[in-house]
Amino acid sequence: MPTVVTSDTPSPAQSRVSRLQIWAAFASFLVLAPSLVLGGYSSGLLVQAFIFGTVALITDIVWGYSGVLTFASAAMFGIGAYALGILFVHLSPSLAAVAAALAIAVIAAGLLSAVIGWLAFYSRTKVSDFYVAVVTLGVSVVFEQAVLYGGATTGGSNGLSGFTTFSLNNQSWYVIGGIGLLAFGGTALRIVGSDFGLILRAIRDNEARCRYIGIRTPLIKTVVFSVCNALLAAVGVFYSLYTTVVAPSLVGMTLATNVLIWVILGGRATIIGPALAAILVTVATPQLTTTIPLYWQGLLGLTFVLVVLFLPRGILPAIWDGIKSALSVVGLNTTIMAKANANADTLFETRSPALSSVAGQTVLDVLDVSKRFGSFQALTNVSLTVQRGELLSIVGPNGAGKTSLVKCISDGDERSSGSILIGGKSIEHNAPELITRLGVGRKFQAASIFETLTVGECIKIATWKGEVPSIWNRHSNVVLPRGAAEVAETLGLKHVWDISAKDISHGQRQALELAMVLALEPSVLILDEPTAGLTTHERSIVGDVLMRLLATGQLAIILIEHDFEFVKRISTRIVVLVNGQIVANGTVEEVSNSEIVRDAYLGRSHKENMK
Ligand SMILES: Nc1ncnc2c1ncn2[C@@H]1O[C@H](COP(=O)(O)OP(=O)(O)OP(=O)(O)O)[C@@H](O)[C@H]1O
Repeated sequence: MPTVVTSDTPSPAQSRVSRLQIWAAFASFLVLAPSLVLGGYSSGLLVQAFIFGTVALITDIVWGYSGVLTFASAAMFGIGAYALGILFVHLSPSLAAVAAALAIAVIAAGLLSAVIGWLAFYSRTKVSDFYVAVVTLGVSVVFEQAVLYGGATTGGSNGLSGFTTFSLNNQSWYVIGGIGLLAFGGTALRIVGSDFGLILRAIRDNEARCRYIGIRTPLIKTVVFSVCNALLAAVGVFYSLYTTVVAPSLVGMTLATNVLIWVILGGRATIIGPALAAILVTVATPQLTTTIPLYWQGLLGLTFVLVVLFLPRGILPAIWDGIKSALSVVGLNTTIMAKANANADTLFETRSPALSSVAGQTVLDVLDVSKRFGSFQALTNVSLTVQRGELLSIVGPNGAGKTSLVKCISDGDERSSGSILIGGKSIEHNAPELITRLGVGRKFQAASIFETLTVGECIKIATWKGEVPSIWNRHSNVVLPRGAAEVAETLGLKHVWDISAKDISHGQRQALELAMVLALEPSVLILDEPTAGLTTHERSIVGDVLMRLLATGQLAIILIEHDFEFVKRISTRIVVLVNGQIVANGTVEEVSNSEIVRDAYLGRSHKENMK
């Protein structure tokens, strides 16, 4: 029977909706009301500012939230701007031409981005992080050159200008631009605040951990990159429609770097910050160009350097932090404290395991696996079989190949030869996220968690087991399988549920990663030194939890551990690896008394002491 925890207070999702409505009304007023009083010039300048604000906030989703550093925003924007310009100049200005420009721009930018994303994010080499930055830089340069030397089609260095557009006054364009900014901003805030937004932040924080909880990060990054770039192209169409000017200088490296500067100045991963920074810089530029023509670019550069050095999270987060500190000084920040305390008791539901007990069933076959690093042989023809209900400890001296072996089990690209079956299915050369979905859960030697997420969010993401959650709503309830719930309760995670994972203790970090891996309900649980750095008391709790998990017969545990006493206490079988080969495989008693193990694992000095 699940233990359902309820609360009479409105759910965070409900209070978030009403807060959002208030903010939406306030933002709409702030953006749209000035159209009643502003003159033509100011309205016109603000339309451009709104457009660049939209460009900045879309780029913030790609870079700030998903962690993909892109220099291609300007080029994608330019694809839209030029598509409209070319159709209007060479065909005719009409609604049909706008629709055609939108379709061409969105499809071209989306497809180009999908190809870049596919090449970069699906690459199994370790260069992919740099790859996107370099490739998008290249795309930006190539696009600028292409329109520069595009002849009559693109208008060369002069670009295309002065073409006929719809006859609206600046106030009307202002309202359209303002509504566009609000729509993009509101949608972006809703998405990054949703459960899917959590996934984006998790990918930015620690992509490897995401993959090891089953999240298909290459797919998600490719889709986000492509959709955002397609939207940038659509914004470019609107820009061209309004200004009736497109030129190489607009869509080149200057805009590409300016966008990144706006994002950094305003604050990465805030949406509002980059948009505000873009609006303020765009509005201030004509004035500063007139009053201090020689210095204003330098002033902007200096501001940028100072922000990077002293406010690395950006100006808006710094202001927000300042307000929060001021409120807590005068004792007004009590809602936040109350929320943290309230949540300590109303966190998650616990449910029984999804599977019925099948102890004794083989869940892992390692067949003749070898691993080479160049000419160095780290593993040689390792074979072993593990059943549900078993706790197999892999022990051996440093460099014996223990971590290499568990890497081979959890990542299909790691082994040089041999095969591995999980529940009878070959892992082939699959990526970790697919192997996780076969039932492998891996805890790393150094706790691998999501630093900027709270403890509760880290665990919640793991419970989704790689499925893509809602991109619109955030659900506050977390349903944990019994093992993960037990770790959360016995190792004190409940008390730090709303605390950022970067601020918890070493022991809590280890416990958090363990709870995350258990939330996956793995059939093969790999633990690489799970008790490293834990106190004796914490070790004992972890040992008890593991033994209770084992007793359910649901899973097999593979443990790498240097603490031999801990190993002896909880193992059902021990495998000893030396120089990448299995030298012993038996019960705790058999292995502990084996001469070869004392020699190889405990060392000759130990043997001599025993005499
Ligand atoms: N990327 C790599 N390139 C080259 N050699 C490597 C690499 N990774 C591991 N090795 C080598 O492979 C051997 C096995 O390493 P592995 O990390 O699997 O050992 P281990 O038994 O887990 O050691 P420890 O107990 O110290 O963690 C070691 O000699 C190590 O130096």
